[in-house]
Amino acid sequence: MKQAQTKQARKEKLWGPFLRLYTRFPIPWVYYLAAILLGMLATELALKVADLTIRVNKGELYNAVIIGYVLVSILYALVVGFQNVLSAYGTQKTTLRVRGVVWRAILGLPMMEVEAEGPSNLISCVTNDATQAASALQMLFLSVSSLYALVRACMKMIAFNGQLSLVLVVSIPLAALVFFLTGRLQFIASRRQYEALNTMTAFFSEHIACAKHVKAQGMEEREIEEGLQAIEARYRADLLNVFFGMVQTGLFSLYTRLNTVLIAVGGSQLIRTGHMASTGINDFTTYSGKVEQYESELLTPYQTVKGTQGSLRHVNEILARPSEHLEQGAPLGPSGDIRLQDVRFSFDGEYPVLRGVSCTIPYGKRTAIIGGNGSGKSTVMKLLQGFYRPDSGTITLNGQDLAEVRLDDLRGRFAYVLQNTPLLAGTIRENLIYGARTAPDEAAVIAAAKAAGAHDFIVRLPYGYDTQVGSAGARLSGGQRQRIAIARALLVQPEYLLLDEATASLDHRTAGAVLDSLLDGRVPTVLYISHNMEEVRRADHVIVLRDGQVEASGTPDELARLSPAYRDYAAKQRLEVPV
Ligand SMILES: Nc1ncnc2c1ncn2[C@@H]1O[C@H](COP(=O)(O)OP(=O)(O)OP(=O)(O)O)[C@@H](O)[C@H]1O
Repeated sequence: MKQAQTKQARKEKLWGPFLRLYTRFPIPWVYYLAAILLGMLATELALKVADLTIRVNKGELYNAVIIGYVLVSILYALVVGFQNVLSAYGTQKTTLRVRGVVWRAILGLPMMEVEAEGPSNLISCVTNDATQAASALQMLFLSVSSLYALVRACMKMIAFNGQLSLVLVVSIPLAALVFFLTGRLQFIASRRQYEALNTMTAFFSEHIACAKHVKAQGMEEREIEEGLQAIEARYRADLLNVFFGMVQTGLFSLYTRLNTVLIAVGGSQLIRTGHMASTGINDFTTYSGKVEQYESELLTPYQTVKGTQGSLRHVNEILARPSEHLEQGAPLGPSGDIRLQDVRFSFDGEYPVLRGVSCTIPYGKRTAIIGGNGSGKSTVMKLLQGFYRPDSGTITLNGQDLAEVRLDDLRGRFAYVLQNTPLLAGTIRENLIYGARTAPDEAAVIAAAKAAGAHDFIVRLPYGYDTQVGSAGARLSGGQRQRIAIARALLVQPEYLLLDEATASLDHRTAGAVLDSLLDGRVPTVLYISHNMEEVRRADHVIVLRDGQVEASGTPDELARLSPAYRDYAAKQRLEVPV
């Protein structure tokens, strides 16, 4: 009983989400329905050709028969060609729409899910898996015309000779076995192929991106070895697919051979007893051949659909996950102090990263967060923007609980610059205005670039602000990319600017100047993480984190007097602090 329920649940898990995928976007019915109708017309024409072939074989070489044969054959070719065009067009439209659905779902995933999945898995959902969904749909529609064709061919065959058709009933169990077995095998093979492709894509995207480090560490040999293992895993999965393909071809060939034998044995008996003309076997085979052809056409969609279920499992899982609701919740009121009250948080539900953090980030002030590596500084910044939710405790902005406010309102108040903020392929100008709520004018763009120390190097480039930055900004130096990222954050005109070691990759001479210009009141509130105590001393308020807890907080002068941890950081950088 329990086993049957599990089986039922497994089936629901495969078919339920698989079919639900097709309810998430408008299916281009017109193309598919037209393709089905043309498929039916093609069947009628093919059967007409079969009739005419039998008449020609009988020696009825009249003009009407020959001309009819030629005309129907040409018409058949045209109809099939047009049917293929329509169904291919429908498939392309479906791919376009599925990709859109998957891309939206990926961008809607909470940050935690995006990090858990990893980029390459998600990339392959949009690039590969969406195509599979479209081809499965095409096959489902085509199977309607294949089924029609099979029924019509069976009718013709039975009408031609019912007794001999009855003989073929014996081979039906074998046909059912071929259908069932090849579907199962295809499902297994496709899932293996999909998993191996994902492993291979993940490996190469990560390691090619790190090629510099691989070379610098002299790890080429080991990486080649591991890459070859990933390639071999895919090779084995492909081989399995080929093997299963051969099993399928073998079984189908066995089935058709069995039919031939049955027709020969049954047919010769009928001829001997005078129930069929001597050319009967040949003529009957014209129709039974059609039946086999349509059976095989019906088998292909079944296999494709089963195979697609294997590779679409991941897409379905992604689509089934709850997405972030940017517009749900209360509108965020005026900006004000941000307060964290006994905030606890862990990424994996086990290891606590924040262990009861309580502190205030005063509005209109400059707050620095300091602490050792892994003490939870960046995690605090991510929690403020609603990338993750605290496991317990509250974060309020001007008294409003962040858990209850609209995410897009909340994120609209912040600009966030990381130590190495990635740029997007495009021009410098496009990168600068990326995310700005209202299109900034040229003067604002230049002012932000100047504040970030970027203007001087930009105007020295041959195309100035219209220079292409390359993929992920690869044509610029790390420091140049970072200055553009800082200018971009300013152009968002945030209420709160979050700088996660944002000036760490700038040269010493300009880092101080850039930070000064960011702290000069351009943005009402600045929260910055820094390991440089010179920079920390410019803050109005400092929070010292240690092992996910607030060790001390206050003005730099207060901390210099009261916090041994703060004095220790300063002493390690040989910085004199007032006592
Ligand atoms: N996406 C993540 N998934 C799982 N654990 C994470 C993730 N991001 C951070 N952590 C863990 O959370 C802890 C705090 O990380 P966090 O980045 O907040 O530290 P930090 O104080 O900013 O450190 P650093 O000064 O090195 O940048 C670390 O132990 C880290 O391993």
